[in-house]
Amino acid sequence: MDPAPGNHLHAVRTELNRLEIYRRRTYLGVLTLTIAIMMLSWAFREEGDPFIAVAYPAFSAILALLSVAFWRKSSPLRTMEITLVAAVGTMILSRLAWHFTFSDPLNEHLLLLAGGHYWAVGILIVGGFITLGYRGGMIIGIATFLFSGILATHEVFGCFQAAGEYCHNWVYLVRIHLFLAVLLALTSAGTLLRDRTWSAFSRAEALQHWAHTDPLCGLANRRGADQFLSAEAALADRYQRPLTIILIDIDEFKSINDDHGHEVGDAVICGFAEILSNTVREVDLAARWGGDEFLVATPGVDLRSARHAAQRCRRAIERAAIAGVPVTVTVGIAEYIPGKGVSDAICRADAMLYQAKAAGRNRVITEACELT
Ligand SMILES: Nc1nc2c(ncn2[C@@H]2O[C@H](COP(=O)(O)OP(=O)(O)OP(=O)(O)O)[C@@H](O)[C@H]2O)c(=O)[nH]1
Repeated sequence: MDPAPGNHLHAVRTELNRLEIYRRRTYLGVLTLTIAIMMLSWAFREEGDPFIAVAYPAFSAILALLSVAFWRKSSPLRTMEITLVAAVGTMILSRLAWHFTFSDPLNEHLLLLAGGHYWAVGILIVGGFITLGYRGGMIIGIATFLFSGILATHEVFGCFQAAGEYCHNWVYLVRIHLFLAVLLALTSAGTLLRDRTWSAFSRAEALQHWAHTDPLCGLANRRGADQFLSAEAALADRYQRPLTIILIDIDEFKSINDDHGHEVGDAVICGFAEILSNTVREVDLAARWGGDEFLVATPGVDLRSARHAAQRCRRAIERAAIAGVPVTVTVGIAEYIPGKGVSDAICRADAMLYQAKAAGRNRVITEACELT
């Protein structure tokens, strides 16, 4: 069953926190693996490759520091992701540039371009989209593609000028850049789809939340309460478990408005709603039923326990002096009778509330007995 509308936002936040923990763990795993691969490459490096000898341990140290930051949550996830992409990008592109600047024979340049380093360039393109979303991914992807293209073009021109026997290798470079272009197009399209789906989903969630929430006090509104009550009534019918309806009305609320002004009246409603939502359990519903009247539904709780809870709430309000105004409430309680419909229980709770008002307010009346 859906969470109570008042708890809806809380449920979304919990889910987002869970996803953030999952993402941080994924980054930790990827970083650990990358450090292990780099240290293996370093241990088995060829002689005379100062780049690997110096840059790999230095870069591994940077990744280790990043891992600690991911672990300790010392920065927001987004900042960490941008730092990670920047660090990996710098490393990959500087290694590529190193080959072109310092490797000796021409064919070696071409073979290196056609070889393993395009894995790294591909990873940088895909990683940019995964971590930075569509816009960031496009910037990283296009910049990487252009950088690689410029290096390759420079190499092909050099090859033609030298008119050497390896000129036919330009075909490799064209093929590889076509592959990178396809990768860029597919990943950007996939990311755009993901981002749009996510934003539509978030908008639907927000709409659902606001449609079922009172804009003033943040509790469920009548629509939210109706949804919760019909689901709970179905469960009560099926499993014969109790469901109690508590109606609460702020006493002489009109006088509060008249004496202190509407703004204070609004603050009283908000303060009361806060106390109410702190008093009820997670599985209960607390809703603004209309004006200065509130409804609490307590699934799995019988009349007696509900009456105790209502008394606790009434006393808490009495002690609180919300917005500097002494406030009291009157409460009527009735139990749902399976098969009779929720509106029947609400009508009976309302009748109890009416009786309690007539008896002098600031009290709780249930169908069975009266307590002050
Ligand atoms: N400030 C403020 N006032 C509201 C809001 N909604 C309803 N009211 C006012 O609440 C008052 C409710 O008055 P009544 O229904 O007479 O209830 P009461 O004064 O509490 O009287 P009893 O219930 O008999 O104790 C009306 O004057 C409404 O205008 C709101 O959102 N903010």
